[in-house]
Amino acid sequence: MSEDVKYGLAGVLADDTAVSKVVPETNSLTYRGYAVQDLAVNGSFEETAYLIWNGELPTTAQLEAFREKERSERGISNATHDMIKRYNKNAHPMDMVRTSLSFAGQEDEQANVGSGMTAEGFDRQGLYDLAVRMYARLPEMVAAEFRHREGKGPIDPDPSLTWSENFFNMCFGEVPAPEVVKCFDVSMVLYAEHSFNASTFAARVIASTTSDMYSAAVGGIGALKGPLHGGANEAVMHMLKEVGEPSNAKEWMLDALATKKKIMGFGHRVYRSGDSRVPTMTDYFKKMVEVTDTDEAKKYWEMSRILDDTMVEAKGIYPNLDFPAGPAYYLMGFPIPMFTPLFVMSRITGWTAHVIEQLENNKLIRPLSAYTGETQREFVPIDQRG
Ligand SMILES: CC(=O)SCCNC(=O)CCNC(=O)[C@H](O)C(C)(C)COP(=O)(O)OP(=O)(O)OC[C@H]1O[C@@H](n2cnc3c(N)ncnc32)[C@H](O)[C@@H]1OP(=O)(O)O
Ligand SMILES: O=C([O-])CC(=O)C(=O)O
Repeated sequence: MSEDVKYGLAGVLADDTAVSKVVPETNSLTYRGYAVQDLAVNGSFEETAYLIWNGELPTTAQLEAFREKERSERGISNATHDMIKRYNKNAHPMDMVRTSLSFAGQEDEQANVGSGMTAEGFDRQGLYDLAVRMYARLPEMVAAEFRHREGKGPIDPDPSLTWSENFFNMCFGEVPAPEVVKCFDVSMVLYAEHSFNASTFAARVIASTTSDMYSAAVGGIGALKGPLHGGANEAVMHMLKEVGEPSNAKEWMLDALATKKKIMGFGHRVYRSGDSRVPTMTDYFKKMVEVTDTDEAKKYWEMSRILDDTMVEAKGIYPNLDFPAGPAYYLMGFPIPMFTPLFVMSRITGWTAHVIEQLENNKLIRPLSAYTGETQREFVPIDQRG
């Protein structure tokens, strides 16, 4: 270990950003200056996506035009559908969506626009168009992959439906109650952006070589998959299933802590006394429990309260957004391995906004490392090595 190294880049200021601000001291998170809780409860994911890319909330006319643009970009190619039909049904859905987005990138003749790989160089409008295209098409990829795993054919996007409604319809062939759609939409707002988290930083590193936006987003998907990051929303649900009953919850947590287990859905690199998004998502998880109104749903709610209280009391470590989001998605009817792809559908907004920001004022990201290997030595010909 070297004293000069900031392991995991913890505490390192790597660049400027105007997209979002995380203030751990006050547990606050703003997107372009607006509190994320206000956007989630009083706004919509469509307005939030517009805000993240354009820097301002839309007027009614601007939102209408933005919705039109998104709806006109819906529709993945027949070649993508054919490829999805050939996916291994046992593959993780994150591997599927990573492959589908990468495939879409090689089909898209505009894929290299704006990054610096074309003669025009930085092109904000071109990059924005690509970002909206990915936001419009990722839900269809995720839904078609889900239906493929279920042995069912895809459902076409419906231009009369909002982004969130359309996603439910493409998955299940119907739009659920407005309370369920709202809960999902809230989760999309909360997941959209979070400064220099690992997947966004990965996307920015890729963009900094002036590679294309699809490559940056595919890299983001790879980074998000891990359970230390986005994959935790799935791990939380597996944990709740393992705990099984509220009466087991306290003992399960204390045993897990005694054996130094990492508890999924708890802890955060930046927040030390709670994640700004958790109270809002917990309220909506509770609403899902009320809407579902089953013993199973109530059981997950009770267990999650006990696990949260026990962890905070025993370790002073608080839940992160994945803790309430995982069970909320479960109650919406999504299978567990689909939870992180849902995160992708939202975070595409943040990743692409950061790619645009990176490229607008680009400096290749290339840090240094402290070498800890062998000192320089003589090459020994192979017949003399013993
Ligand atoms: C949307 C998101 O991506 S949010 C993050 C989702 N990820 C998770 O929920 C996975 C579980 N959590 C974790 O693994 C970590 O808290 C991370 C990766 C999120 C943050 O990690 P870091 O900032 O590197 O913190 P680090 O792992 O050093 O933790 C500091 C201390 O708290 C403990 N700790 C932190 N999180 C947890 C946890 N979830 N369970 C048990 N102990 C924990 C560590 O063991 C460490 O203790 P020590 O000082 O006695 O060794
Ligand atoms: O900021 C982080 O490190 C992880 C996180 O919460 C996110 O990406 O939403």
